[in-house]
Amino acid sequence: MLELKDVKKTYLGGSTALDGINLTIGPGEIVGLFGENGAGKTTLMKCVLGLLRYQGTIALDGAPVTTRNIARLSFATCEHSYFPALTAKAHRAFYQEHFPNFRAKRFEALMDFFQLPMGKAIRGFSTGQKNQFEVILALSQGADYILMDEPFAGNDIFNREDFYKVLLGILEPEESILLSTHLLEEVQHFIGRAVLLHQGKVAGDVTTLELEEQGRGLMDFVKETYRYQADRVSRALDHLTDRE
Ligand SMILES: Nc1ncnc2c1ncn2[C@@H]1O[C@H](COP(=O)(O)OP(=O)(O)OP(=O)(O)O)[C@@H](O)[C@H]1O
Repeated sequence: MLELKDVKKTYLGGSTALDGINLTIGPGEIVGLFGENGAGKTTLMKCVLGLLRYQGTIALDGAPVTTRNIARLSFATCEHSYFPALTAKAHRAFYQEHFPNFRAKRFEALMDFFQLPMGKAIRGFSTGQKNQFEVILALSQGADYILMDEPFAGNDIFNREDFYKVLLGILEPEESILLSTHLLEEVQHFIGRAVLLHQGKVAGDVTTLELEEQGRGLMDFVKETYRYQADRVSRALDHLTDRE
C-alpha cells in the first residue's frame, strides 16, 4: 500500500505545487493521474520517489521510502533515467546485478514487442524508441509500484494502443501502476481508477466500476469535475481580439 498523507510541496520562489494531497494506492491498482498543465502530477511522483523534499508523509506499507525499499518503486519519465551511452544489453546486465527482482523475460518480451535493438547505444534511438525503452526498464525492474509520467510522448497511436493491451496481459496481480497522461480517452479502458488533480489538490477520485454503475463515462466525470467550460476557447479569442 502506497499512502500519501497531507503532502504539500512548495517550490523555492513560492509556487505551491501540492496542497494537502491524501491518496492511497493499493496492490494491483491501475490508476490514471490526470490534471491540467501545472496541476502537480510530476511533482507528486517525484515526491513519492524521494526526488523532492515535501511536507506530510509518504509511506510504503507503513514505512517511509528510503534506500531500503526504493527498489519497490520504479519510474518512467520523459526526462529519462537510462544511461545514454549503454546498449540495451548492458542495461539488462546492470539491472540484473542491481535489482534482485529484475524481470529478464519481460524485458526481452517488451524489447521484442517494440522491435528495439539490443546492441545499440540508447542515445542512437529515436525519441519514441527512447521513451519505449524507459518504460521497458520501469516495467522490468521488479518494482511493485510502477510510476509512469507521460510515458508515450513521441509514440505513434498504434504502438500506444497495442502496448496497453500487452501491459494488461503481462502485469502480475500485485503490481500497481500510477500513470500520468493527458491522453485520457486512450487509457480509459486500461485504468481501474482515475485520480484528478487540480491546482495541487485531489479534485476527483473514482473507480471505473463506480462510473459504470452510475452509467457515466470517464470524460463526463472529468468535464463535470473541472466544470468544463465549453465556451472557453471563444471567450479566450474574444479576450485576445478585444471583441465585446
Ligand atoms: N523546479 C520547479 N521550480 C519551481 N516551480 C516548479 C518546478 N517544477 C514545477 N513547478 C511548478 O509546480 C507546479 C506543478 O508542476 P508539475 O510539473 O508538477 O505539473 P504537471 O501536472 O506535471 O504539469 P504538466 O501536465 O504540464 O506536465 C506548476 O505550477 C509548476 O510551474
